[in-house]
Amino acid sequence: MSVQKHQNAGEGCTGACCLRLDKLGVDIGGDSILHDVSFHLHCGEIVALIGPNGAGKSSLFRAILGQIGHTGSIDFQQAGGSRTRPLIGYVPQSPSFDRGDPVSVLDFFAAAISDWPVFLPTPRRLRERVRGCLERVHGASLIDKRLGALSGGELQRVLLALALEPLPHILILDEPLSGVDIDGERQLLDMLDEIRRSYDLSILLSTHDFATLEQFADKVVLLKSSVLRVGPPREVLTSPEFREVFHLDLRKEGM
Ligand SMILES: Nc1ncnc2c1ncn2[C@@H]1O[C@H](COP(=O)(O)OP(=O)(O)OP(=O)(O)O)[C@@H](O)[C@H]1O
Repeated sequence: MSVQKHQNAGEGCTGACCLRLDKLGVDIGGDSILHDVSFHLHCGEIVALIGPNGAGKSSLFRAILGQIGHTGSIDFQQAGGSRTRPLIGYVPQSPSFDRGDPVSVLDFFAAAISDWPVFLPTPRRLRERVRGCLERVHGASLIDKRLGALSGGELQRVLLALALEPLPHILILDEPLSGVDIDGERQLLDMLDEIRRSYDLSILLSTHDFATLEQFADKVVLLKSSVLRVGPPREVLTSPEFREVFHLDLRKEGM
């Protein structure tokens, strides 16, 4: 699938947004989890969603994915102006597999992208398709590994490859950096940058790792039930809202 590129993507809203959230609200069991959540996600942009535990980051993803109901609007506009429902690729928060599980990356992938029965040998054409998907994340060599034997970083790459098939308009990753070591983190961030440049898709991810935000995020959304601050990483990380949410004491830091 080729993704049509927006002409006016970049700072500010020029009317070429991929995804617009306007006054989004989510209630679960009578409790207000999110309210008044508004921000835009542009084509080719990496947006990091940050906030304390329980801020509503995963709930926001679930609302965008259509898994839970919401109030307000989630609007998607393609480069040509059409408003079809976007294709969204999703990488969930660190799923774990039994270390002894005999299922290979090929079996797992083939079952997810085709209806070929897993108990039959995988046809060559399907194997090549899976290899092509894994190549997008430089993971072709993982094809015959057992899922249970993958490292945290390798598993993230396999799940990322799966989320990219078919190529989505928007890629959502729920805490992709948790459980990944420093090298794996660097590789994953480089890969996300390469993916957004190659395919011009928008990436929305949640993270608790603030040290890397300036290196990879175009924009940061600080969430705690509602949006407290949106802006470039440095602006959000030095904002009074950030300090208050994460209980950073200005006096102790001599500022
Ligand atoms: N199915 C549910 N039923 C009841 N409450 C829920 C449900 N899902 C989420 N919540 C509540 O909604 C709030 C937001 O949870 P959510 O998982 O979206 O936060 P989060 O920002 O992703 O947290 P974390 O950083 O810890 O992963 C929490 O108070 C949580 O208990």
